Amino acid sequence: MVTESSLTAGQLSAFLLYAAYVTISLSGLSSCYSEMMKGLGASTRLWQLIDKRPDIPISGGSVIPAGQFEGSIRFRDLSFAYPTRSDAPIFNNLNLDVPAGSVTAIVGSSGSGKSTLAALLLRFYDPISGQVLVDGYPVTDLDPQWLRANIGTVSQEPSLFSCSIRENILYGANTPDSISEEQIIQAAKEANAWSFIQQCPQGLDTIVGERGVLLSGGQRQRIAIARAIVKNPRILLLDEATSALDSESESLVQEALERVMKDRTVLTIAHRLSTIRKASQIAVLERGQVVELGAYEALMSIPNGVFKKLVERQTVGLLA
Ligand SMILES: Nc1ncnc2c1ncn2[C@@H]1O[C@H](COP(=O)(O)OP(=O)(O)OP(=O)(O)O)[C@@H](O)[C@H]1O
Repeated sequence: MVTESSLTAGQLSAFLLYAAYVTISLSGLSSCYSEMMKGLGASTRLWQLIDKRPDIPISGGSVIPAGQFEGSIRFRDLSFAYPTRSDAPIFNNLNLDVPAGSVTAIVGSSGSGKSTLAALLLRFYDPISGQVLVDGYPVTDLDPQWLRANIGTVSQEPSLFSCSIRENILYGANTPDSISEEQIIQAAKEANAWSFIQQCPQGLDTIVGERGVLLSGGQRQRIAIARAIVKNPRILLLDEATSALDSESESLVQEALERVMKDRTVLTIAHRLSTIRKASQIAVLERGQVVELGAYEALMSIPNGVFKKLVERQTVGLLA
């Protein structure tokens, strides 16, 4: 067309230039379309996630009025299997009464379901059948937020956060703003933590490091006990760690634990003979049921008893 003079060289170059522009723009449009489709897919999944309702509500339900709350616990005909392992039942018609104000130690070999019992009390899972009752109220009727606010947990491998000792003690308190400096100090004293806190460079404002790495194991446990004292729960769940502390630290922790256990309903996942000996009752878990229940001496007097065998097997003091 250029040779026939129906198209000038300028028009040809302009055409080629514009054709290149159009091609580039069209290819940009197609990648834009594919990005848009990817975004649409991702946002659909996001909405599905946002719309998902948890099986166990986060809040809502009844609460036991403060003056009437005694803190008795009852596991009635409890059957349970984890949703991911429905073929492996953990409890099979388990029954256990924990009177208000008593100390009940849960013992059993590893995997017998001690921690699972605590998880059901905190309503992290619902049983397949049977009930968990607090003061006679099924936990399924109670507000999960209220329930968890009234059950203190002292795990001896506690979760500390990378903030100050003060914030770690106040963590979990129902009304942290209403807790005075004096109350925090009093809780730290009762938890046998005050003397080491005073020696820390910034006292209560000392940062404990990621997961409390700047503190020793025994110090972390005593911070957790101070946390429970500040929270002042009616029911206390004690999950003892198997890890050994040196004897001085151990006795400080034990002494503080005895203070925090006073006048509360205590359910302890027990490994230490010291707590088991003093418990009002010991519940021995085996094959998904409580197979023995009673005080230390009574269980030790059962010939060939499960508890007796557990103690004999682990005479060093660790029961599971
Ligand atoms: N989230 C979970 N999903 C599926 N199975 C679980 C889950 N948690 C625990 N289990 C299983 O349930 C059984 C009971 O576990 P649990 O932790 O209650 O036992 P335990 O008596 O506390 O054990 P240990 O003394 O070793 O701490 C074990 O077989 C365990 O593998």
